[in-house]
Amino acid sequence: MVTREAILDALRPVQDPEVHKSIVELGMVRNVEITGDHANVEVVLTISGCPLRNKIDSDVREALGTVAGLKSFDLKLGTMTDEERSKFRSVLRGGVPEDQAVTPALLAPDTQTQFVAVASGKGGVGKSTVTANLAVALARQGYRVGIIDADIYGFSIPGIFGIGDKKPTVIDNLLLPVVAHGVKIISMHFFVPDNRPVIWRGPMLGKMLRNFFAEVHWGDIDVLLLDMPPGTGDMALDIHQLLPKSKELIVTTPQQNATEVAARVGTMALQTQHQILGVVENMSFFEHKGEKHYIFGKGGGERLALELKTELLSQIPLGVAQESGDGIYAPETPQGLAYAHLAKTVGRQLEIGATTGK
Ligand SMILES: Nc1ncnc2c1ncn2[C@@H]1O[C@H](COP(=O)(O)OP(=O)(O)OP(=O)(O)O)[C@@H](O)[C@H]1O
Repeated sequence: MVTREAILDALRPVQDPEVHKSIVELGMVRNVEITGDHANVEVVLTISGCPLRNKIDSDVREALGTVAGLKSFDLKLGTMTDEERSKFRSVLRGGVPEDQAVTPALLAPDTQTQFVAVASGKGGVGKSTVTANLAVALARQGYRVGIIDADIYGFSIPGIFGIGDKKPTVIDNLLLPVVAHGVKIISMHFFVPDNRPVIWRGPMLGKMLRNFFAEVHWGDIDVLLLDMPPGTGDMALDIHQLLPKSKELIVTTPQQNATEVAARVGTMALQTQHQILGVVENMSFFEHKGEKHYIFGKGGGERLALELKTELLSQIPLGVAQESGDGIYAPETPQGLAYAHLAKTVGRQLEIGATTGK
């Protein structure tokens, strides 16, 4: 005899494709009615016109097809009521009711997530490019990775990932990060219409940053990289305060003017007791026919590492990114290989295990 339990058991492995949790656990299976060997099943989606409707529909049908003894079924897809949506959000928040002001899970003292702020002294040295490519390299190695594009005035992460006009899905007040190249991304870009300049200062920045933790469903992630604005401004202070355990990666080019200002950023990290993971020297050389040309000079990254009593972790060669026309280097390019090596080193330093064991 077909039972309601058997049907729910079959549906349990079906996940909401966006939040990657069981539709049963999320309360999306509203109704199961069994008459003999026939069942009427009703599944509800968070919003009407859900773009993933077809995927959920086919996954549910496939799962129902596996229930022993079930000869036929009718599947109805509906839309959640406010109450159902509230339950859905509470499951995402780990069972915490919405009206309780809580520390977002990522900011809790026992958080399993490691934070790495990627900083530079001045703009244009490739800090965002390094953040994006390091994140992708970590994801390729099996880590669960997120990026907060905290470079509030010059947000360039979405462009580097080539995510165009894609915006996060919003389930009432909860945002789902946009996923690209296996990395979860939240950027100020998503909230600013028509590329208008951001004119917030001080307290507003801190508030926005907190919202990126409180109102975003990150799920379980191993590493969250923060693409910082260049220099030692308000945002750097906010991050240091909000994420006392965050570590820092300093990006520079080999030129002296870049390393000098980067040294100030590094000194600020040290003064606020933030561990520096190391220095990444970007645009280090141009390789042609096996010969390295040091277009921007030589030794800047090494000097900076010495000054900050840390290590030079990587020297990324000059080269145009090619993967799908965006700013992500394909794994087999010299830059892709350099990022893979950097990701291994960073993973080791953070003492995190790759989730998929790749
Ligand atoms: N290794 C590299 N080889 C060639 N071009 C690079 C390299 N790294 C970065 N670039 C290019 O340099 C430019 C600046 O890079 P990016 O935006 O990452 O810098 P940034 O330091 O984050 O600057 P800002 O803070 O102003 O956004 C981009 O056009 C990027 O494609």
